[in-house]
Amino acid sequence: METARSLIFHLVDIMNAEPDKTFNIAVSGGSTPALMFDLWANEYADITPWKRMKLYWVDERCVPPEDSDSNYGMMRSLLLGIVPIPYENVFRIRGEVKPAKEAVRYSELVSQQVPKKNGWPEFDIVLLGAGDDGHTSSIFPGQEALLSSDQIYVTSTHPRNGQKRIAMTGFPILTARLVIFLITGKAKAEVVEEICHSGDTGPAAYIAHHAENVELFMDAGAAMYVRND
Ligand SMILES: O=C1O[C@H](COP(=O)(O)O)[C@@H](O)[C@H](O)[C@H]1O
Repeated sequence: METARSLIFHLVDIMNAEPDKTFNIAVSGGSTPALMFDLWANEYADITPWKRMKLYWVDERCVPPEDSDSNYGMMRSLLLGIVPIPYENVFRIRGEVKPAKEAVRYSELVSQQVPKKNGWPEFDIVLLGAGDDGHTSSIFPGQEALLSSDQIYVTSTHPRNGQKRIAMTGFPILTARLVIFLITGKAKAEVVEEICHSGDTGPAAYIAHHAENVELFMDAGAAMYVRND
């Protein structure tokens, strides 16, 4: 809870530091940010400049928004349906349509909406999670080739359950002004250990090591193997 709270304050501070700017922010899904979205809607809606936020997704599971697996659906029910963010500032990935077509459509949309740096969209903030297998976005260990794709979004497949995904690739993540990982719980301690102390052992570690500007928000459980050396 305190990790989520700190991250909300941090995001609000970042936006307050540039009061005339609208921020292009790409968010992740999964279970970790759910607590943060809930807290944001219930305790910090009043201090947040919603009208200066444009929201995009890092990745989506290829299911309709009503499905409990939908990253957009989760954020809509916990946050977006409650706070006064303009409808036209929310750019969801359509998990219910053909994945390959949607990856192309969403890449074009992002390409038009987000200013470019070195030919890639430069998000102001990319908020990432990490799976206990070391995946980030929806790029799983063994799918590292997707990190160097020349597309902004690609389709991927969950290696255990075969679920189709749409995933932001490596270059747009690495190009972001700020990449923030939110990682909580002991189950993620080994992934955090790899991020902090190993080589590029998986997609999350690769991004953490190569992004221009990276921050890690972790709780004590996730940070249990982090050393000060
Ligand atoms: O499947 C996904 O997994 C990661 C991590 O999710 P979590 O449930 O372990 O917090 C997430 O970052 C990604 O957006 C999501 O689609």
